[in-house]
Amino acid sequence: MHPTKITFYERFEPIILSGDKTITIRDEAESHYVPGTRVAVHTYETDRWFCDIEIGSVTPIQFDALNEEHARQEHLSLKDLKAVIRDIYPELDSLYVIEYRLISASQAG
Ligand SMILES: CC(=O)Nc1ccn([C@H]2C[C@H](O)[C@@H](CO)O2)c(=O)n1
Repeated sequence: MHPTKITFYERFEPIILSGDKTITIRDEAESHYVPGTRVAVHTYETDRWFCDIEIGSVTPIQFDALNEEHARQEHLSLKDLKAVIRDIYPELDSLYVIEYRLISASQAG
């Protein structure tokens, strides 16, 4: 069964809902999303649903290969993106870029 839920840190909710953040970078454990499927997005902190996304693609990437295009898709500077990734995954070099598009959001979001 493919995964149908993903969590994001609450601080990223506004930028996800704006449609400006179109990728997330995760470890192997969270790499099993299937392109074309709908996934419910919840906050990591309180498990509150705030939107649904459709998965576009899942692509392996090495930390050192992260570039300005990934940063643009994350709506961060490359320096900040690398810092966020290193904060979440301190020792991990093998990562996955999950591309998505917003398909529906909560009224309150
Ligand atoms: C539990 C967990 O790992 N949750 C995550 C992981 C990543 N993100 C965000 C942070 C960055 O914008 C990208 C890159 O990983 O995805 C997150 O919100 N929650």
